[in-house]
Amino acid sequence: MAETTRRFGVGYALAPKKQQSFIQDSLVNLASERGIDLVRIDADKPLVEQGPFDCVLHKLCGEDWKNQLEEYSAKNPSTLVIDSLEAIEKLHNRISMLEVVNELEIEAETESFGIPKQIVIYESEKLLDPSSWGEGVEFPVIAKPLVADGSAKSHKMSLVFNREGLKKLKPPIVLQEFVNHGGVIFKVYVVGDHVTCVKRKSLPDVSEERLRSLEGSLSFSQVSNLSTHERDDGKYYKLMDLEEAEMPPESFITDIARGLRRATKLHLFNFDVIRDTRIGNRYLVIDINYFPGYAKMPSYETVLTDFLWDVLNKKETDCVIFRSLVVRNKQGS
Ligand SMILES: O=P(O)(O)O[C@@H]1[C@@H](OP(=O)(O)O)[C@H](OP(=O)(O)O)[C@H](O)[C@H](OP(=O)(O)O)[C@H]1OP(=O)(O)O
Ligand SMILES: Nc1ncnc2c1ncn2[C@@H]1O[C@H](COP(=O)(O)OP(=O)(O)O)[C@@H](O)[C@H]1O
Ligand SMILES: [Mg+2]
Ligand SMILES: [Mg+2]
Repeated sequence: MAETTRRFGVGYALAPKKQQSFIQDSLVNLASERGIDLVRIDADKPLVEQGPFDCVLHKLCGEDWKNQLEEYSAKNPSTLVIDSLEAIEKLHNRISMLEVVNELEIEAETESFGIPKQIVIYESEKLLDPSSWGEGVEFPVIAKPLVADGSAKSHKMSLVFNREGLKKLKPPIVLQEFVNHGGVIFKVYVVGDHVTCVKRKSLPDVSEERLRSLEGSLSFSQVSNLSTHERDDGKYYKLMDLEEAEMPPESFITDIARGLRRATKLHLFNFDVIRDTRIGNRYLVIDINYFPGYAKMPSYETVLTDFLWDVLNKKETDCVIFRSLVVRNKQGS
């Protein structure tokens, strides 16, 4: 009789744009060859009526999805949910998102890391009165919406040069010190224990002259995702050549990634890092994103398939050990 190998079902619940970029034939086929079937979850139908799934991957917003997932987990406690709603929610607020960075303890010989100085402002009066902000946050600042829920609105930012630029902002808003970083940002993709760091173009440095200019602020959205044409239209000036930018030390970045993975309890995320040009070997984490655009990561199909294979087979082994312990206990009693 032919031996049947165990196949695993992984349900995915993703917004249409995300589904299009992430669920490519190359990923589906590779996963299938390794015994993993990727199955679309229909968010318009009750989740409990779909599956059963060994694992659920998800990036959807809203109370309805949250309730559906909680109900499904209660009825199917052995299904792995990647990742937990509670852990993801911490990333939906730009203050709680970066709090974990300050909790990390990493030993490095010459490098250091942290986050830029930042405050959250809820009232317009406070916003327009920089003397009430307390110590530390000085112009130029980046004004970021407090909520980071993936909506277009949550990515709309302003680089604010002076008081004049504050007038256009609407609280609740996070004012984060803009740190000159040579126009290059490092994006660190994490998939379980796998870490990949790539460089992308960022906002150019701000000169003293620019700070004194009459223009109060500059609005932008998702700079590192802009096309070359959009970046070169004069608005973002001439940007530096990415090729020349030196990468941060790999082991240092991997340590931060592993630390963040443990502290956030997340398996699938990326974070943006800049190198402070004033100090040189100081790195600042400015953003953490849940389930980012993995299709842009080199060999994403292999990395994701290996990850799923590992978590599913670990789950299977844990179940076998658990079942044999139950049998042994019953025999013993
Ligand atoms: O769409 P992509 O591939 O550009 O991915 C976006 C990410 O780009 P990145 O992988 O960092 O270059 C993007 O990261 P950045 O904003 O560029 O730091 C976000 O993760 C975005 O998700 P959300 O809108 O914050 O929920 C991600 O958008 P979704 O695909 O989740 O809508
Ligand atoms: N503190 C900062 N100093 C310098 N540049 C920054 C800072 N914060 C953000 N940026 C620039 O703005 C971009 C968008 O900010 P980010 O916090 O990553 O928002 P998003 O969630 O929309 O990606 C970054 O990719 C980077 O180019
Ligand atoms: Mg970002
Ligand atoms: Mg982000």
